[in-house]
Amino acid sequence: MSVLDEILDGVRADLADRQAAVPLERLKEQAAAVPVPKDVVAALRRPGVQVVAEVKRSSPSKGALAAIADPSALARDYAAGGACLISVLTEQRRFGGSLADLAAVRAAVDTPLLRKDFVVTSYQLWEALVHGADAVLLIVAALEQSALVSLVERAESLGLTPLVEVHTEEETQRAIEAGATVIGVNARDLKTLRVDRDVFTKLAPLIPDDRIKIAESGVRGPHDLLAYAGAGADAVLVGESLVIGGHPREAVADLVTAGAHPALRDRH
Ligand SMILES: O=C(O)c1ccccc1NCC(=O)[C@H](O)[C@H](O)COP(=O)(O)O
Repeated sequence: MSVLDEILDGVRADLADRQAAVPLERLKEQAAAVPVPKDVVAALRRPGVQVVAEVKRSSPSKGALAAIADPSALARDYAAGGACLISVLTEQRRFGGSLADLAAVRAAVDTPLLRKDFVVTSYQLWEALVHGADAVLLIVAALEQSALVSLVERAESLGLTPLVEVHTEEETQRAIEAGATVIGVNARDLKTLRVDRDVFTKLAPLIPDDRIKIAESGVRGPHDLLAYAGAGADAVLVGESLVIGGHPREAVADLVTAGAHPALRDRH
């Protein structure tokens, strides 16, 4: 069984527990009281290469990365450093995240938030909304095309911005056909878990210029942001190097400064 399939099995089991505890109708009632999600597309379209900073405790590839006792404190650092979007992993078994993390970060910062999880059903979109997300990750490899299309449409109808993640040419085509405005190319192979930054270089030219291109994974510092920028990235999504480095605000600020170089600000 692939790593992705293993993760999805756990996600479905945990989802069944939450659905039993909180019926969809109850979530919908709660959603009526939350503010309209923020405009993530506008945040990502600011001049220069934008930084999406991730709250990431552990991962299948590396195991434990950082304890992150207070995700809101980390998120405040990310916001102070200039992140345009904060990604909060909510998958529990392999990434050590939770919806409580998402809600805590929502209460701490005004920066738009991405719920980073393995979404397989619209119930998780309602959860994202209720816990303060403005965007949701949809992984093409985890979804049949009809489910992808329907989740993109449902997310948008709720005001959530779908970030549609791809790893291959075929998945890129599927994301485009599903109508995704924001497409993330993840350099981490979901079978081997190895990071190959050239995957972005290969797939970015296939994505039309009216879509936002996010380079995900493997950013160790400004030099990697600049390399992804050279290959056409509008934004980079960074987790590990921010949580293990010990200075998240400064690390984000260094990336933001690199992404704001005049040559990058004026390129569109
Ligand atoms: O990080 C993993 O090991 C992983 C394994 C399987 C599926 C997804 C995985 N990561 C999710 C991500 O997309 C990354 O957390 C994100 O792109 C940040 O990457 P990095 O900066 O390399 O931590």
